[in-house]
Amino acid sequence: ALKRKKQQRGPPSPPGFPIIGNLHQLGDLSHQSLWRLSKKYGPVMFLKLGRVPTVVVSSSETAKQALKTMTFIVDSLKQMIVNHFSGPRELSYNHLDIPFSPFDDYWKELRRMCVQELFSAKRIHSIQPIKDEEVKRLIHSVSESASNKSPVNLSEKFLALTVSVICKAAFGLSFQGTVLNNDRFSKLVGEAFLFLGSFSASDFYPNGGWIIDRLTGLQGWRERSVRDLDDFYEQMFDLHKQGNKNGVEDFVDLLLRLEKEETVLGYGKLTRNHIKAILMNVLLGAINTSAITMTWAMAELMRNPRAMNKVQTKIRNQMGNNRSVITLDDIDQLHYLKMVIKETWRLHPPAPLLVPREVISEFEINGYNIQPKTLLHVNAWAIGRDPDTWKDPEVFFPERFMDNDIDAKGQNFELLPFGSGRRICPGMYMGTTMVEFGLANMLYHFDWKLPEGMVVEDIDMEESPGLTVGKKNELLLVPMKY
Ligand code: HEM
Repeated sequence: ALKRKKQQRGPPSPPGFPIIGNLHQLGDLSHQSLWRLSKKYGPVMFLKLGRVPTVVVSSSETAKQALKTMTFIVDSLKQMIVNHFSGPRELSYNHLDIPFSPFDDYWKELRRMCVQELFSAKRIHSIQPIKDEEVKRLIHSVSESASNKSPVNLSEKFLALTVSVICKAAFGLSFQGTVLNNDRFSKLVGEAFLFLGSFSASDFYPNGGWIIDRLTGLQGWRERSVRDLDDFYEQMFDLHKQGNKNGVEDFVDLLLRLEKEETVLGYGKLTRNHIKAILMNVLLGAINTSAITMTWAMAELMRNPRAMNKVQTKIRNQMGNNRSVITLDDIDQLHYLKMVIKETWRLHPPAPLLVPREVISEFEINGYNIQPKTLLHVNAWAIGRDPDTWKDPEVFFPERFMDNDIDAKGQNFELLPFGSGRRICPGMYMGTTMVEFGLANMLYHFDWKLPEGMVVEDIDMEESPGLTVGKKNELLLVPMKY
C-alpha cells in the first residue's frame, strides 16, 4: 500500500495563484527562473502555467529518465502552426487542421526526408565550397576592419555567415543582390525568433488572451513578422519556378516537386502552406543557434585570455602559417577548439529548455507520477550548471572535457545542446561543423582585443529572451590581422 501511495505522488510544486498558476514566477528568461526554483523544489517540479500542467526536469539523471525511457511527443511544428499561423488572429496557414496522432506520422516522414535530403553528412560535404566561399567573404570584410583598426560586430557577422550558408544550401539562394539583403533577412529572422519565444497570453488563455496581446502590441508585431516572412517565401518560390541554374535540386525544389506530385505525407497532401511551415521550422532551427554559439564562444574566450591564447596557439601550430581557409577536413584535429565549443554549450545552450514535450502516457520520474497531457520541459541550461554534475560550474574551463568522453550528441545527459531522443536536433552535424568552421577561421586569422577604453570586466554576459537565447548586447571586438 505504501508503494502504491508513493507511485501516485506528484512532483513538488511551488505555490501558485488561481488561474495564472505559476506563470508570474517565470519572467523573461524562464530557464533562469526555473533553475532558481529547482534549487528549492528539486530536479523534478510541477508547475501550472496558466491552465497548462507542466513538469520541469533540471538534472542529468531526471533528464535521462524523461528523454530516454518514456514515449511522448513534442509537436513543435504543430504548435507553431496552431499558435502562430492559424485562427483569425494571424496571417493564416489555417487550413492545417491537424489531428493529433496522424500529425505525428506526418512529422516523422517529413523529418526522415529532411534528414536524408538536407542534413546528411554527404550533403554537408557537398556544401563545403559554399561554406569556404562565405567564410572567405567574412575574412575579407574583417580584414578591412583590421586595417582601419575599427571594431567588428561579431554577433552580426556570425549571423550573416550562417544565414548565407544555410540559405544557399537549403534554398539555393544567394542574398547578394537578390531577394533580400543579408541585413534585412537577419533582422527578419531575429524578429521571428523573438515573437516565437515571446510570452503570448493567448498561448495560455485560448479564450481571450488575444485581447491582452492586442493591448500589449504583441499582436501587430507578430503579424508584421509573419507577413514579411510570408513575402520572402513567395519570392523564393517564384525564383525557384524560374528554374534552377545549376541543375542541382535544393530543399525548396524538392518540396515543390513533392507538392506538384501531390505526395501524400502521413495524413494528407503536402500543400504550399505546409512547405512554408517546414521552411520556417528549418530556418529558425538552423540559423540563430549556430550564430549564437559562435558569439558566446568569442565572449567567453575574451573573458578568459588563457583559454583564448591556448586555442589560438593550438590552431596556428597545427595548421601552419599560410592557410587561406581552415576547411572541414582540418577540423577533426582541433581537439582543444572542440572542448571550447562544448564548454560554451554547457553554459550557453542556445535552446535552454529544448522543445517542450507533451506526455502521452503516465510515467514516473524519481518515483513521482507524471500524468498524460502534461507539458514537459527539460532545462538544459540548469543541467549545465548543476554542481552535482560539474565541478565549479560557473567557471569557463574547457579542460574539464579532457578526462571524460562527454559529447554533445544526445547520449550524455549532462550536456544537451541538441536535445536527445526522438526529437533530437536533426541538424546536429551541420550545426556543429558550422560553429567549428566559423570559429576556427576567426581565431586563426585574427587576434582580438576589446574596443578602446573597455576592460574584460565590461563584457556582459546578459541573455536576451526568446525561443533561443543569445547574448543580449552585441559583441564588438577589434580584430588584428595575425
Ligand atoms: C549549434 C547549432 C544548433 C543547436 C544548438 C540546435 C539545437 C536544437 C535543439 C535543442 C532542438 C530540440 C531538440 C530536443 O528538444 O530534443 C533542435 C531541433 C531542431 N533543429 Fe536544431 N540546433 C542547431 C542547428 C540546427 C541546424 C543547422 C538545423 C538545420 C539545418 C537545425 C534544425 C532543427 C530542426 C528541424 C529541429 C526540430 C526537430 C524535431 O522537432 O523533430 N538545427 N535543435
